Parts: sequence; structure tokens; C-alpha cells
Amino acid sequence: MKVLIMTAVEAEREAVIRGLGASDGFEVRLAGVGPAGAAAATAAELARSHYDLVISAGIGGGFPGIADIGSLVVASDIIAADLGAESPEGFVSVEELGFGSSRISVKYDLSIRWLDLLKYAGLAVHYGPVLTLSTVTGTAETAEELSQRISGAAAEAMEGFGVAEAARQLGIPIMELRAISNLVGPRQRDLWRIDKALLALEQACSLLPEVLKC
Ligand SMILES: O=C(O)c1cccc(C(=O)CC[C@H]2O[C@@H](n3cnc4c(=O)[nH]cnc43)[C@H](O)[C@@H]2O)c1
Repeated sequence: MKVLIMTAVEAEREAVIRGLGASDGFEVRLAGVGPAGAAAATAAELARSHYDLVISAGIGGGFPGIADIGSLVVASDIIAADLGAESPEGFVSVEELGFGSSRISVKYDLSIRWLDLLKYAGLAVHYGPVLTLSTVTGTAETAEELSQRISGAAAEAMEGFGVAEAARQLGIPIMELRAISNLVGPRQRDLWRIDKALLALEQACSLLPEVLKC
């Protein structure tokens, strides 16, 4: 099996590579920050080479009370949370507008296997929807609106849906993993624990060869 792992930035890429060690069958490439660049970078890589599975991996924000700093979130769904329209009555989804879907399903069996192996390894991990947004949430109000609107929202990041859409259009299964560096809510950049998140990302990726051994 050949697996493509897309990270936004080089520090995440290095953490993934450290975790994978000398394992064969993985390519780890940069997606850039944001869903548009991530979709384009993923599509370009998928045009260059054949892959059986695509994974969007990196750090992310955790929803308070669900995913703490230093923990992991394995995506149950990958959701473009800001794809739609605002209205005086509230957010109107792309589904309600009749323009397609804001939700991409993950490769369920492998996601559950990764979740189980992470739990077995003693790591703090949650399974739930991971949101993709072009703008990092920076207020308690937006965090609350997202949690109310998207049932079970566990984490947010900026690339998952872009990576996933490129894979989906080619019929390639997709997964997403986020290591939590900060809580979703009022912006306090000095409280981000990128070091903790990168360590968790590395630990999670060290289990990937075992996840795919079936
Ligand atoms: O400054 C560093 O050393 C550093 C190392 C690794 C990654 C970063 C980033 O800033 C990556 C940006 C990346 O992080 C995701 N992210 C993290 N928290 C959130 C959030 O609360 N909401 C949305 N996205 C988040 C996102 O995917 C960015 O691409 C810096």
C-alpha cells in the first residue's frame, strides 16, 4: 500500500517523518496552510504518482471539553465548516444552498484501527468530526456557534477538506489526524503548545505502519 501524508508546514512534516522512522510506503508532502493550497498541492501530488490512501495530518485546535492540548483527534468526518452563506437567520450550509456537500467520509475501518491502537498505546485520543476553516477561530462566540451547528465537533484545522476533496475526486480513501496545540476559542497565541502537539503527532504516526498491517 502506498500512502500520501499531507502536512501544512515543515515542522509537522518532520514530526510525521520522525514517527514513521524507516517504514516503507509513505510519502510526506507539504500542503501549505489553508484548504485551497492544500487541495492544489494534493491534486498535484496525486497526478504525479499512484496512492492507495491519503492522510491529512498536523496540529489543530481542540474544542473545549472534548479535545485537550496534547491530545489527538482521529476524524470521523471531514467538514468544510465555513462553506455556505451567512444570513440574518444564521449560517446556511452548502447542502441547503444546493451546491454539493461540505462533509467527506473517512476510511472508517482504518480510522477506527488507528484510534484503537492509539488508545492501547495510552495516548489521549478522541474520535469525532474535524472541521476545516480558512480562518482560525478566535472568539468564544464563533467557537460556540461551530459547536452548536456541527454536532460533536472535536477539532478544527485549515487543510483537511482541501486534501480530502482532491483525494475524493480520484476515488482515493482519506483520513485525518489532528494533534491539539490549542483550544478553539479566544485567540491567545502565547498559550499554543506546538511542542506538545508535535510530539503527539510523532507518536501517533509511529503507529501508522501497524494500522495498515491488515
Ligand atoms: O510556529 C511553529 O513552530 C509552528 C510549528 C508547526 C505548525 C505551526 C502552525 O502554525 C501550523 C498552522 C496550522 O495549524 C493548524 N491549526 C492549529 N491550531 C488551529 C486552530 O485553532 N484552528 C485552525 N487551525 C489550526 C492549521 O491547520 C494550520 O495550518 C507553527
